[in-house]
Amino acid sequence: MKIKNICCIGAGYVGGPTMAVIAQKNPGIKVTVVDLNEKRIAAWNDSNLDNLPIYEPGLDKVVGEARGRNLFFSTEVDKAIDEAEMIFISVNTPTKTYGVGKGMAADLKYIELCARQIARVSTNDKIIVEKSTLPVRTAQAIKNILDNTGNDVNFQILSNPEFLAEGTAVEDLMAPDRVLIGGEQTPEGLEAIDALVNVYGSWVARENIITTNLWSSELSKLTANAFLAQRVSSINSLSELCEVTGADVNEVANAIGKDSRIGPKFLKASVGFGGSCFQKDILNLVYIAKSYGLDAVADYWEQVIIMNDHQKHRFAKNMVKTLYNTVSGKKIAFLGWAFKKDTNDTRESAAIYVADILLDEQANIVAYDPKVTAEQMYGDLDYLQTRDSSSNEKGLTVVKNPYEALNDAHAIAVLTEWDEFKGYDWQKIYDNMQKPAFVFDGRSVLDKPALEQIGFQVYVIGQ
Ligand SMILES: NC(=O)c1ccc[n+]([C@@H]2O[C@H](COP(=O)([O-])OP(=O)(O)OC[C@H]3O[C@@H](n4cnc5c(N)ncnc54)[C@H](O)[C@@H]3O)[C@@H](O)[C@H]2O)c1
Ligand SMILES: O=c1ccn([C@@H]2O[C@H](COP(=O)(O)OP(=O)(O)O[C@H]3O[C@H](CO)[C@@H](O)[C@H](O)[C@H]3O)[C@@H](O)[C@H]2O)c(=O)[nH]1
Repeated sequence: MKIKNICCIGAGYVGGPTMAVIAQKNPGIKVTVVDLNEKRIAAWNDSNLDNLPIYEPGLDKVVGEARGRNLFFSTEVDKAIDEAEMIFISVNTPTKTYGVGKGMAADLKYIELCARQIARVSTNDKIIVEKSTLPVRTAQAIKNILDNTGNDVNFQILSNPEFLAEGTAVEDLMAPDRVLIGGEQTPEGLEAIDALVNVYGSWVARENIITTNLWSSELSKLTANAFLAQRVSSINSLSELCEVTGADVNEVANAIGKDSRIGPKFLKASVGFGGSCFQKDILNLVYIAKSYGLDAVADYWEQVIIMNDHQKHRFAKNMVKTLYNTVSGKKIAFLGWAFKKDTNDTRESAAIYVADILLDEQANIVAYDPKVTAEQMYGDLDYLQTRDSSSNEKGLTVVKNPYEALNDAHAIAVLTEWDEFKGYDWQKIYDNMQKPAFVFDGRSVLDKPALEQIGFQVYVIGQ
């Protein structure tokens, strides 16, 4: 089956870039990305490509090429659903904040709303593709909703989890390690799988497209994130041991990473992993294991989150301890707020939690991030509900020039590994800081010996 018309519900970090690449690589397929959020859709349609709602290197070029040709962004959800033969669901699936499973389970209300809307609007057979990250067996729930509408439309459900990482989304989409497609192992299911294989086949080699049953595909996504996050927590746990023993975590990571069975990637010790996925997906995995009574499995994976929380706290507490046990009234410069470089996304960023602890200690934080807005930073702190908005505004100042943050500061905390930090005039920064001038490098990006040579007192995670 050759697909001619695709709709994607959800124009976020996944829906936007993924559909832009699918459209660019398949000029013969009309791709419409829809969202309820009018502001987001307007930004996707902005004639100035610098104003796209998501910052990803290379995304402006892809959108610029396909938009208006065969890629469209719209708020007309019903129309796009009706016209499409294949519908990707790419809406958010955050951790539940209420009721049963609060703080652990994935909140599937947006998924269910999409399924009900598709069921209501559809007049011809469709392939529904789960692009969002979902608990294993969600396809069954979607199928139940779709099959009970009484309008004789046939739906095939596929699971096609997305593995892109933010900051490298376009690169990851252009050359994925693999594309995973799960579907029912029936003739109709296999035909639907084949239709989606053809969409990716325009640019992904067939041997890199893995096809499985639905449940393996759904569970593989949670498993991949759990394994990746586990590596970060593993190296972070050892960073603490390095600090007390004189070992250097970067040297340890390099030494073990040379073992081809371990490999070098995802062994960078840090102030803690952030992002919208790792914590949410592991909590979801823990919840699923618990719901099947598999407590040992649940406890095993929960430890990855416990270690990550420990790392963020330990970093902030170490700052306070080093600054003579008080940061009250002291200016602390934050370099970086995003959860990693090359993205404007701040979801679950370690910077938010470090700031929260330091604000409790009455620090005056002045933050600079090349891509994150002040509005976003205040929103992140308010979301924690630790204190009221006016207290957050009093404790945190956001600046557009890094030197404004650094001048007169007692200490600097590096919380995102933006490349530009390396090229700053560190002698000038030192000259304009309070003495002793402390640097807490939570990303191991700065040149420690050079900074020490200037006169800084430098703390680096795991050294
Ligand atoms: N962000 C990532 O790097 C990443 C990578 C892989 C997988 N995922 C998964 O992909 C999914 C989406 O993540 P995201 O980061 O793109 O989320 P997001 O919040 O950036 O985007 C989701 C969009 O869906 C829209 N939406 C919600 N309900 C809707 C409805 N009923 N109709 C129309 N639009 C609706 C929202 O307005 C929002 O714009 C999640 O399940 C996530 O776990 C994310
Ligand atoms: O060695 C490392 C690698 C990563 N991190 C941190 O881990 C977090 C997550 O980084 P990364 O995985 O690169 O970004 P995400 O965009 O969250 O991507 C992850 O989550 C996505 C959403 O599910 C998946 O699609 C991707 O495959 C998976 O890498 C960030 O805070 C990083 O700074 C480290 O601290 N050390």
